[in-house]
Parts: sequence; C-alpha cells; structure tokens
Amino acid sequence: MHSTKDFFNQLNTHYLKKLPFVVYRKPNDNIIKAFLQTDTALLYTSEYQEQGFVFSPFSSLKRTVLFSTHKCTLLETSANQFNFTKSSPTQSPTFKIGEKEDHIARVQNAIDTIKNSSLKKVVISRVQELPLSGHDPLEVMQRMVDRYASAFAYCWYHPKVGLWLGATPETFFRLTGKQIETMSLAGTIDLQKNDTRSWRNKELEEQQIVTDYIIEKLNIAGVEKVTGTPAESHQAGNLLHLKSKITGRLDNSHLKNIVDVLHPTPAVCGFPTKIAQQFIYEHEGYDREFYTGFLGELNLTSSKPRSDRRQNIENQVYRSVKTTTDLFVNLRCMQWRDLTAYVYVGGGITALSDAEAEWEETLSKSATMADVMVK
Ligand SMILES: C=C(O[C@@H]1C=C(C(=O)O)C=C[C@H]1O)C(=O)O
Repeated sequence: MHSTKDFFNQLNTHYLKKLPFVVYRKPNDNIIKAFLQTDTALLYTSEYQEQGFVFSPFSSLKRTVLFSTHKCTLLETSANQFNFTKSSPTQSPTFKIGEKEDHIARVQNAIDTIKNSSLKKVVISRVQELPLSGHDPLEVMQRMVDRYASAFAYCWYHPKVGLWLGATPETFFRLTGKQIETMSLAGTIDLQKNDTRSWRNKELEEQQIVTDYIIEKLNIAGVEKVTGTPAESHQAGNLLHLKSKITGRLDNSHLKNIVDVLHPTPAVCGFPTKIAQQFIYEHEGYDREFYTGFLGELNLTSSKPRSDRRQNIENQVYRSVKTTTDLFVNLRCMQWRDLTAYVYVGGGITALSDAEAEWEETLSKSATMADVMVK
C-alpha cells in the first residue's frame, strides 16, 4: 500500500510521460487502485479470458481495450484521506444554438415512434460541452472519490484512445467464483428539483422492463438460480434511481456469454434491443464511443486463508484462490479532449415520456460531472 501522496505522484509522472493508466475506486470501498501500463501498446480482448482492466465501447462492433496485468504495474492506496472542504462553484454549461431544441425534437421523434411501432423503450443521449482550462484529471478523480462514495469512480487514459473520467452508479455485473450479481437501474428523480421520493407508474414499469430482460437473458445464457429483489430507491449524487439486485450461479456458462447477452441492457439502450440499437444509430446523431459501454476488473485473482486455524499450519496449500470480475456501466462520464470536457448524458424514453422533462433530466445528470470540475 502506497501513501496517497506517492500514489498520485507516480500517476502524475506516468500521465506526463503520456503512458496508459487507469485509476479507480469501487462503490463504498476505501481503497483506490491503479493499473499503470509500461508502454503505449493498444491491446484488446475478445474472449475475456485475460487478467486485467477492460474498457469497452457501447457499440458491440467495436473492440474492448485491455490493460493486461502482465504489462502493468499495480498500485494501491487508501481512499479516505482527501478533504476538499471548499467546494468551488459549479461550471455552468454553455449551450450551442439549437442544442435544446434538437434534443427535444429527437426525444419527441422517439416518443412518436414508440407509439407507432414495436419499439417500447429507447435511451436517447447527447453530449454536453464544458470548457477546460488548467484542469487536472487526477484532482478531479480525488473529488469524485470524496463526493460520490457509492459510485464507481475512475479516470482512464490511453494516448491512442483518449482521457475519460466518470462516477457511475450502475453495476454491469460482478462474478466472484461462480456467483454472479448484476443490477437493473432505471428511473430518475432530481432531489434538488423535487420534494417527492415516490415513483410514478412510468418509472416503475420502465425499471421492470430492465429487470425482466436481465433475468430472461441470464436464463438463456444458462445461469442457474436467477432471482431478483423488489425495486428500491438508490441515490447517486443528487439523483435517485430505482434499483433491483439480480443474482445467479454460473455453472454452465462462460463470462463472455454473459457479456454478449447482457450488453447493452435496456437501461442504456432500450427494448427490444436490436430495434432500439438501430434507432440510436440512425437518430442520435453522434458516436457514443465509451459512454454506456462498460469497464472494470477482469479475472483478477486474490488468495486468502481458508480459516484462521489452518493458516497457522504455515504454508500456501491452505490458501484459497478467488477469481473476481467486477464491471460497471459507463454512465455519468466525460471525455477530455483539447480544451473541452464532453459530458455524456441520456435518459430512457417510453410512450409516457415528456420531451421537455427529458431535456431537464440530461441537465441534472450532467451536474454529476460539472460539480467535480475544478481549476
Ligand atoms: C442513460 C443514463 O442513465 C440511465 C437512464 C436512467 C433513466 O432513464 O432514468 C437512469 C439510470 C441509467 O440506467 C445516463 O446517466 O446517461
């Protein structure tokens, strides 16, 4: 375990040399970890059998970037040492001419299509630009760690791909040995703009679509004993979402099958998947790149003593090795390029959606990133 100062100094030196790295803190964890790749090679995975950290785009046609443990130095530090008492004023976005009208028109088109076709839900997103000047990504990372304890907070960099930061509330899936755990997340209430914490039927139905879909897909992929918990509220920054936990056992299926059947879920794409995907490619008007893709640890092993008593019998024979994959959906994220932060935000559209309210929802969601931007 490094001191926090050493940890961030090493990362900073690495970044100044334009070498690839990822630094991240898992939800409600007090450890910050980093993978520092020692050269600028751009590696991919397609079978998900390697060990390392993956970063995968929304489009299943594009490849998943891998930071392999064999090519990286791994660092760790404690996460509970930052203290940003003074919160600097939030940067307000400046809108391009027609930006609001364009988004509202896209959402209205989606609502009309849903009313007149077999499309039931589609996630429509946009990019919100924020000016960058003298911003330090590692300082923003520390602010995310402090501010969003229940999120997966990360900063990811590769000179051939770009610089991404985010604090996502959504688990893609976690696989510990044969035990799989995933989540269905949908519905949004902005707690700064609403007094209510109660959900309307629209949101309850929308979230149920996601839950049913995930359960069905896991069953198809051969996962056993699949069960979901009733929906409950989950706070992410100033936003409240509806969440169910879904678990199962992976006896006759492989990790790659799970990725293939689950990505992209109706939470970030829509339903039915193929029709929603096609609608997004045709109507969203930009490339999502890594937004609504997924990222996280792949097949990392850790060993632990089987029991205290046995540990005393001295050697490693009594240690059990655990393999864990821990992936998150890339939401509440931004890409930094030149002098602009591109913040990616969207929302699920159904027949009951209101286009103007959906614009407001993207503003609320963009605040998650705007609030941690500092000079
Ligand atoms: C698409 C986003 O979020 C997703 C859409 C939500 C919604 O429609 O209410 C809620 C949580 C996420 O599943 C985003 O944050 O950009």
